[in-house]
Amino acid sequence: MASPLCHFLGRMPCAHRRASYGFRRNCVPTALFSNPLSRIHSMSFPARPKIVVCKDLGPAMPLLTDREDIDVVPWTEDRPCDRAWLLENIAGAAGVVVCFQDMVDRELVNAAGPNLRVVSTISVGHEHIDLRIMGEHKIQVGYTPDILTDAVADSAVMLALMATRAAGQSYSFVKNNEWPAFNWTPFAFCGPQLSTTPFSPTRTAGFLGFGRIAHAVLTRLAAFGITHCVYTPRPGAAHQTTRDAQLKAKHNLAAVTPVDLGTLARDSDILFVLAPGGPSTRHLINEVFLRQMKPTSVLVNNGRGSVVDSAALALALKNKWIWAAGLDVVDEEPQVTAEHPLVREPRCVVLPHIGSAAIETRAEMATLTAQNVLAGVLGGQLPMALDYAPLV
Ligand SMILES: O=CC(=O)O
Repeated sequence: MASPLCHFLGRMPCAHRRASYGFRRNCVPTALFSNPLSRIHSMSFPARPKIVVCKDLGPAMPLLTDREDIDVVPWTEDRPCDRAWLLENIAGAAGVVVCFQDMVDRELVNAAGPNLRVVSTISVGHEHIDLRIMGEHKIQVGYTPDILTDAVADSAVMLALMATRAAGQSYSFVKNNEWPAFNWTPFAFCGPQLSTTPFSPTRTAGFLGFGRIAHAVLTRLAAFGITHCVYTPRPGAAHQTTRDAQLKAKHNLAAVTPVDLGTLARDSDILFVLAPGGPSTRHLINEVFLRQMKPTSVLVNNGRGSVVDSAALALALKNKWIWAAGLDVVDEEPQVTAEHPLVREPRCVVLPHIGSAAIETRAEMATLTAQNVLAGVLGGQLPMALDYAPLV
């Protein structure tokens, strides 16, 4: 019987399934090979390049396994790929498919040896890939931005609503059989309203990380009557005055303002953490930051767990420095048990890193991941390559 996923995919129009990359199933377009540099690369390739696949790409897997000109070595168990297995099997590989759970570091690159040409990650985030080592070895990195923007923005708003309106707490209440004895009172399970009201006519959305996903979140928040937007620009980036004026007009906001970290903490009614992670953003949300936030404010993290100091956030929730938190990512993930201090906080909703987990989006991500690794090992141009030069 076809899986529900295949059923969905079968119903997706082909043009949508192929996104804008112009690939047919099992077919890397010849245009990929038309640039002379690609041909030079392909000349030094082993006859049947090996691709190690750490994540089952579901319906996109045949894009790799149906081909006769490559060897595919998949991790087939239903648990994260064993590091020891990966180190052993990557020897001689030309390409590897990873996710954010698989560290791509010097040890892995050394274990692969000189054939490794491409790392294809099924994620937009690349905190798990050491880009300096990629640069040293001229390894291309494929990733999956854009196609997941809407799904992650949807889930950020879902977390904002869950956190503000005590959805985690009240759902646990029902699951624990406590509803029958519930003495309904007007203020039980209340939280701050996300949308503006005549009594509180202004709302400020704050963004730590103001890229594509943040803009998509802002679009959704406009429907809730958000009035102000503050964000921290990338260090050294020029002020985007025109872009900000356009966003202000488009969403009918009173202001879109670049601010420093302290102002972001003080002004945000709801703070979205959408920074990409890595050493430069590690624990930017710490005790100092959290102590400056409003007691009615809510923090949502859909970016990377490493940006938020979990112990400081648990303290902030316990001491009511902030109202609530909605987290799709946690610094300690996946080692987040029921005993984790944040899971134990009643006003903290924690989801297991599922921001992009919409069937259509994940299917497109899997397809693009397969296309990226294929193009990389066959000497073509990656449909979606990370330009990491400015990041290292
Ligand atoms: O976290 C998920 C991603 O980076 O795509």
